[in-house]
Order: sequence, then structure tokens, then C-alpha cells
Amino acid sequence: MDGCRPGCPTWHSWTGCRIPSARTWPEGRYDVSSIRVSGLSARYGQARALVDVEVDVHKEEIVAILGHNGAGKSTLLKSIARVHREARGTIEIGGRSVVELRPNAVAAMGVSLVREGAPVFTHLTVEENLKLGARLGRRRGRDAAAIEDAFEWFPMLGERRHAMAGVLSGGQRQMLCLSQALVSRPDVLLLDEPSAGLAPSMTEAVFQAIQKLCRTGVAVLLAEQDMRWVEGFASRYYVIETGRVAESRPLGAGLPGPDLLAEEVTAAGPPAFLTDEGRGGQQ
Ligand SMILES: Nc1ncnc2c1ncn2[C@@H]1O[C@H](COP(=O)(O)OP(=O)(O)OP(=O)(O)O)[C@@H](O)[C@H]1O
Repeated sequence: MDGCRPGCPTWHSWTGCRIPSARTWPEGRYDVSSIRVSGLSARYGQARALVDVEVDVHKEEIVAILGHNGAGKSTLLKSIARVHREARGTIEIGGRSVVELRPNAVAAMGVSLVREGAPVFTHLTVEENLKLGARLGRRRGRDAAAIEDAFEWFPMLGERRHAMAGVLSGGQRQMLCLSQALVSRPDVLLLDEPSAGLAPSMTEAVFQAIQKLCRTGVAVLLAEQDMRWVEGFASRYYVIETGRVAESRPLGAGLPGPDLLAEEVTAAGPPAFLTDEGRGGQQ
């Protein structure tokens, strides 16, 4: 049943599907690029990490999850990708529940999770790392074009395409990790703190690449601590405090009528968790 989707004529939620793999189903007949999380609670043993979380991300939208260290941002992303499995509630990708699926089945649906500090293959070149990333994707036959796109988005990687990934700086490795996900042509991209450890110029390039990918029909959910990038690139944000959604708000970026929304956001002020009062409330 892995890989079968709503919209597929043989799909039935519990009785199974005659189509063995998502790859056999023609592209463009269904819209997998959305995330719906509702009533999601997650734990690590006895410790609660998420409580009754509701989050929606639509196609061609960048949505940010903000929060202090330990708030639950990574747990939310890992729960959606089913890498963290101690979670209950509704998690739907393109309208299909993924709660019962294993991480590889969720990845096969086109969901790509880029974790902070994820490893690269240090004994392979930059280009070989990207070829592997492209092969893990579902849209075969366009690997070379996808890799050239990545080099265009990150010229720094293009210049080092034949260098071993092991000699890259921390920031360059992070770019390579993200590029591996981009070349797999995901429908849903989950990013854990893409700006972490990057110089501002690199972060700008990373967010511009995310934005370009998003405009090709991808839903992007990212955990981030730096409000600058969220304001510039996300269309909405959610603030998580000790595992609960404390606030959610639209932003100007990527939405119709950005001026109106930007005014609304400016008038509303920054999220409480970034203000002195909010920080005080955390202590
Ligand atoms: N593997 C684990 N085992 C036990 N508890 C964990 C584990 N991973 C996270 N936690 C706890 O779950 C809660 C949420 O952690 P999570 O990593 O999701 O937060 P976060 O907002 O992503 O923070 P950070 O930005 O520091 O990664 C925290 O209280 C954390 O201590």
C-alpha cells in the first residue's frame, strides 16, 4: 500500500491499493504538496514534547515554525517525516494520512527532511553526493538538469563540484545537504534551521533557493530561530512554546496583497517570544 495516494482510482484507505509504488502513478494527477497536522501530541518516553499541535502548509507556501531551544520544532518536523514515531494525532500529506507509514514510505511520497548538521558522504565528491540525492528522488531522468540547477543556485558548490565533500567548510556542507534534498525534487520539504551556522550571504542564497523550489509547487515547512529570514521569505509562521502552538500569524512574503499583510504584521509587532517580555515569560 506504500506510495498509493488519494485520487488514485484503486486507492482505498484500509483495503489497500493495486498500485505497488508511487512511481507507477502518473505525475500531476494528484496534489501531494500539502501538509495538515491536527491534534498532534508527541513524547520521548514519559516526557511530552508536543501537545495538540495544529499546522497547515499549502502548495507553494513557505511556513515557519519559530520557538526557543527545546520548544518542539524539530520534533514536529521529525513526526511529520515519521522519523519520530512516538506521536499521536492527524498527519496528512496531500490529504493522505501518513501516521501508520514508515519513514521510507513517507520519503517515497516525495517528503524530504533536512536535519540540522545532517551528514554528507565525505569520501565522495560534491557532484557524486548530488547524484546520490537525485537518485533518491522520484522524478527520474532529470538528474543532470536538477544538479545543474543546484550549481546555479549555489555557485560556491559548482566551483567545488569535483572536491571531496570532506574538505568543505561547515556552511558548504550544509548547502550540500540542502542541495541533495533539492535535487531529489521533493513535493514537501521539511527543513530544520536552514540558517544555523551559515554566514548571512550564504543564508540568503539558501532561502532564495528554497523560494525558487517552493514556486515549482512544493510545500515548505521550516524550523527557524532567525526572524529576519522568516519575515523575508515565509508566508506564515507558528510560534511553539513548550510543545504547544502559542501564536500563528500571516506574513507578507509569498502571498497575494503583501503590502496589506505587511502592514498588518507591522501593526501587530514581533512575536511575543522575541520581545523582552516574551523572553522574561520563558524564564
Ligand atoms: N532524543 C530525545 N530524547 C529525549 N528528549 C528529547 C529528545 N529530543 C528532544 N527531546 C526533548 O523534547 C523537547 C523538544 O525538543 P526539540 O528538539 O523538538 O526542540 P527544538 O525546538 O527543535 O529545539 P532545538 O532548536 O534546540 O533543536 C525538549 O524538551 C527536548 O529536551
